[in-house]
Amino acid sequence: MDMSEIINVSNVHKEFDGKRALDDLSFSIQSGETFGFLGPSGSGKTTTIKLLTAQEGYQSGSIQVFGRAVEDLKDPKLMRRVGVLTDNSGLYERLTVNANLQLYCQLYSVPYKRIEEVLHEVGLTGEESKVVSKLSKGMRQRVILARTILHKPELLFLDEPTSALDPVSTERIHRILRTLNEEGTTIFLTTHDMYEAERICDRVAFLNKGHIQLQGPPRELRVSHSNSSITLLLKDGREQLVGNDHEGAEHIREVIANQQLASVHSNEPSLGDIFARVTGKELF
Ligand SMILES: Nc1ncnc2c1ncn2[C@@H]1O[C@H](COP(=O)(O)OP(=O)(O)OP(=O)(O)O)[C@@H](O)[C@H]1O
Repeated sequence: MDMSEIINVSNVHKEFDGKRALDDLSFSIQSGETFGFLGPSGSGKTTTIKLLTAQEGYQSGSIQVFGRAVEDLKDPKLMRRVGVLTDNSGLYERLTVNANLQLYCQLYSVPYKRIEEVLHEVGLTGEESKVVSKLSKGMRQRVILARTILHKPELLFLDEPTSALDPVSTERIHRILRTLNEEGTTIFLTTHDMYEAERICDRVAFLNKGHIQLQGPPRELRVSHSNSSITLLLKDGREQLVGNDHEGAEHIREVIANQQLASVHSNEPSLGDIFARVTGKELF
């Protein structure tokens, strides 16, 4: 196994009461990567996180995290290297931000002075004495994120970290995640937001009915699924579609020579288009 490989999943099958949830799942994640798991509701994203954090077993295949069998994460010493944010990462509503974080400091034996630092990281400096029930949804999610990274985990699992957040809060979370990633944190996240995947993931996998149908860096996927057409916008407002070939080049040359060209766009599909094409499904 490659030294820099943090997660390795090989041919994993998972069933619930005889019903298949994950089918021949294989992928690996390198240290320092942000890896996005994309799929519609029920495709197996949450189940995958549960398997990768040893909260659920599986029928066959193998999973290694930090080069060890995933079951070893039951050892708190190893689990300390991991941070998990899921749907049911609740907060104590009637306690302050500070009190909520103090409880986790106690749980993880982290000194209270880390709270100020982590609040700064998530852009909540000065909000520590607010009661959680008075916070906006976006702020609350940032408190949950603060709690998730309180013990400085090197590997983060985030289950739909921005679902149901407004665009400004989503952007804030993205910025925080990018900074964490630049500082060396490896991130595994699930999402059904293609835009999110394109913005923050180094690589993505498309999950459909428990099976990975395609994986790779977003940019490469878009280029390899491009239909190679180019759109020209002319100064008179007309749009023209030309091929990415000799004939197209001749046409573009002519348009430029005649000083008619306003702009050029290559027509790469979005990740959403590619997902729909390979799975025959929309993400929602
Ligand atoms: N504890 C369980 N018992 C039985 N079936 C389960 C259990 N957990 C998940 N499943 C089933 O496994 C499949 C995958 O569910 P999972 O929650 O992983 O999907 P998901 O991609 O995370 O969906 P969502 O985006 O809605 O959270 C679904 O068919 C679900 O009904």
